[in-house]
Amino acid sequence: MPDAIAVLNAGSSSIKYSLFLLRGKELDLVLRGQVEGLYTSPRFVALDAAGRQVDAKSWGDGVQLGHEGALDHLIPRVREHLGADNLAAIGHRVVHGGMHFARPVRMDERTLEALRAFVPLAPLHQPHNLAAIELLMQRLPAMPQVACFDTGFHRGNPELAQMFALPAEMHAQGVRRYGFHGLSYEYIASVLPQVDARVSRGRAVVLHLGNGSSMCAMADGRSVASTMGFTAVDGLPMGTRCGSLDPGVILYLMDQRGMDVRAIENLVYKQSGLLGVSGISSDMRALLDSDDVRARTAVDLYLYRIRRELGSLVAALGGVDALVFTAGIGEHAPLIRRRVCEDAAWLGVALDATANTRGGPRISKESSRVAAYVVPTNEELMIARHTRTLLGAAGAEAGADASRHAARATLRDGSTITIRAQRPTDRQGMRNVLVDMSPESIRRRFFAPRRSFSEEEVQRFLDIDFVHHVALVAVADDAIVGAGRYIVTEPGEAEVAFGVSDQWQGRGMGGLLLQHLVAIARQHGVRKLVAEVLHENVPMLAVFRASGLPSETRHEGGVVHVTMSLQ
Ligand SMILES: Nc1ncnc2c1ncn2[C@@H]1O[C@H](COP(=O)(O)OP(=O)(O)O)[C@@H](O)[C@H]1O
Ligand SMILES: CC(=O)OP(=O)(O)O
Ligand SMILES: [Mg+2]
Repeated sequence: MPDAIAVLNAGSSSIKYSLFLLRGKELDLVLRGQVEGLYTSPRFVALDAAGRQVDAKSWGDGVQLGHEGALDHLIPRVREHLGADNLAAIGHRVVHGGMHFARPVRMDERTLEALRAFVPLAPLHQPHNLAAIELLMQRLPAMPQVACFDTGFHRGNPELAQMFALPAEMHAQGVRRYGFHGLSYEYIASVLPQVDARVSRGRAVVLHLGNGSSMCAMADGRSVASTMGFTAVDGLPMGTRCGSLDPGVILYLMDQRGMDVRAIENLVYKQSGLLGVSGISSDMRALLDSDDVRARTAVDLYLYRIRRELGSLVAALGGVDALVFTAGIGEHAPLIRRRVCEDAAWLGVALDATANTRGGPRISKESSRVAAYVVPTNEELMIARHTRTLLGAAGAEAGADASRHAARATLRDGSTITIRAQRPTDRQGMRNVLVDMSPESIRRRFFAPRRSFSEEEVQRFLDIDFVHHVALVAVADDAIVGAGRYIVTEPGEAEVAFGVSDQWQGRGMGGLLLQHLVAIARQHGVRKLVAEVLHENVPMLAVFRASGLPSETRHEGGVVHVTMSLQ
């Protein structure tokens, strides 16, 4: 009777869903499907893990099934499919998390209210994402629901990449570049080590080309810049969205054409992009099949904008090792991939035409200086992983006693670790971590080159009362591979520090340890976490930024003092 996790991705005109069974360390997809055309011609289809159709229904043209009707159709079918298995949680894609929701969160009324503030920032997505959550809160009040954010993966972007050149207070208030499709990029980052280990540690531009399209510059598996901004209307032209636009155009339309906010919203979100330019369709398939010159112009503009944005993202990375294509168009339109790669010949991309027609995974020649790949995305699996991790952490928190904290967690590359309270018997394991750390990692952790640690120093790491000194370890294959701790320095304030074995760095372990420490710290009334980090320790600083906690930084000598608020 395994536990199951259902995943919902509620869009403007469709609800996609997946059902996963938790089998040991694995999340097995057992069912997926969608109800599309919710307000035009609703159609339901369900597929099994092998992609075979197992259920279908059409309501007919003109039927307004709506989101509520679709969920009422889905819930009993999911229950029926589950049989004796227990539905443990529902994970959701929520497009906008703003400044403070970087990590997945367990949903409650208050969080729902807070997320409503972002409806105007993602009018095509957010209202539908939240409507599904709200409806399920009413239908299944005891069911844990977890929201996973499209913005989350980009929250660790360098500060400059997040800034508009607007007055500084606006940035502080959250008027900044967020970036979207983060669950898709996070999934790609998690599988890239298997696709090309060198590229996964290097620099890649990932092209998520679907009905919504964006591109992300990734270094060492982390996002450093992307084409979307404050909202998902920025960047590339899309099915019906215009992408980057001179703000002067909007002023002109308001001032000289008398258009109001709703009319402009409708224009830039629903009437522009491929549909607006072609006047024919928002669907790339229809445009590629058409002989109409307007269809050709729309496709040409789409490609021209990709070419320009690619140059910009490569500049942000200071070079590039690979392009990765994903999402509806990226995965299924060889012609678009061919033209993007031809446009990128100046960067050193040499396309393998046969491999491209076949669909990859590698579509560049062996001799190509910059590699190119097709990697199918899987936002739903990413959501299921996050949901499982969060439930694990919540289960551990319920124990209240931090010395009994233990939870399973999934790293960015999909591998599973255990995060648990450090035990007195961990002396040797802790010593092994120190031995495993390179001189550079030791210097970053202890601010000085060290060869050895005395028994007293090791003992200090082990003197933990789980009130004033809380320490967690990350365990993989029975070995301690990372550790994080906080020590209370004055009432309500504690200092945090982390150490991760070299071969486990760059997979998100620091972020997970922090997430668990924050949960414990909050329960113990800690309101402020302080960290001192060497200026050049960019990955550690990125972990703090990506935590989504409101933070302040102060630079002193070569050290950055980071203060994070837990209130
Ligand atoms: N074989 C194909 N050739 C060209 N474009 C395709 C093909 N299959 C799907 N697409 C495009 O992919 C888009 C959908 O991509 P998808 O990533 O599923 O979008 P979203 O999740 O944003 O709705 C469609 O609008 C269509 O234009
Ligand atoms: C954020 C976004 O544009 O999502 P989608 O591609 O699913 O429309
Ligand atoms: Mg999508």
